Amino acid sequence: MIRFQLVAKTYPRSTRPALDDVDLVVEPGEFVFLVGPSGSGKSTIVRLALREEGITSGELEVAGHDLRRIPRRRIPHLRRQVGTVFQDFRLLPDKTVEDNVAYVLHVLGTPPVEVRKAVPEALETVGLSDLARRLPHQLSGGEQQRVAIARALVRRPPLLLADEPTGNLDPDASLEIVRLLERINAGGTTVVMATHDDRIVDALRRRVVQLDAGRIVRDEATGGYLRAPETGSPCAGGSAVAMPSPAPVEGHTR
Ligand SMILES: Nc1ncnc2c1ncn2[C@@H]1O[C@H](COP(=O)(O)OP(=O)(O)OP(=O)(O)O)[C@@H](O)[C@H]1O
Repeated sequence: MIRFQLVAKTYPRSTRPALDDVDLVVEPGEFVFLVGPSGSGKSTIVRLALREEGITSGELEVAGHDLRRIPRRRIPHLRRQVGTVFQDFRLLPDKTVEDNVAYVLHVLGTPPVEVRKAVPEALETVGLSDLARRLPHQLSGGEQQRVAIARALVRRPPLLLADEPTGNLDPDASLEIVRLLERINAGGTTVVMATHDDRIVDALRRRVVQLDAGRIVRDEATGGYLRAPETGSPCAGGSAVAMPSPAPVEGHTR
């Protein structure tokens, strides 16, 4: 689904690479946390995968597209296959919940009959059917993020990239969001989530890819947020939160 091969990225007018020799393969159906200190390169991985930025060297393939050679006119096609969720929700403030979710379908010229089916399904998936007529400012932060997730899913992308999706949420709302992402993943969608949220990473015990200064320094199948370098044991600060196994989300299996 995602294949970084010896990828380096140096931003214009920057002296040090934001990513250096990154080798990362994410298989279809995986759930992967990207962790690491601020500035370690997590968002750069997301931006490169969306072809918002080009790589400086190496090879990068996302959802079957070779991003080193992708023609400009194919980039919208790539982005339609990749749902995105960000810390700041990025909702249209003057549109209702359902119109926020429908908007992208309208822009793509989706027939109205399909929009009328897809939007309620996406809202049902995120548990917001009852709030479809509200405006974003009438929702809690967690609810706004669920709208953003519904919007990301409404085109049924095989891959979901979430960059700090819980960064603006309190711990309970954060856990709800990540449980939702787990259920979406259990339905077959590949999920990559960049996060600082040690509590969630420690609770879920999913694959953890840790970056430091643009390099991958750890890639563990079922890791916690951080490990002390000398001992290899988990650092203090991660809490054990019981997390039930997710039930798959209907309709998002492929
Ligand atoms: N547009 C840009 N131009 C120049 N340098 C950039 C640009 N964007 C990011 N960088 C640099 O690239 C490095 C990686 O940044 P990136 O945003 O990927 O880190 P991050 O791990 O996502 O950080 P955070 O957790 O704070 O969001 C940092 O040194 C940052 O200053």
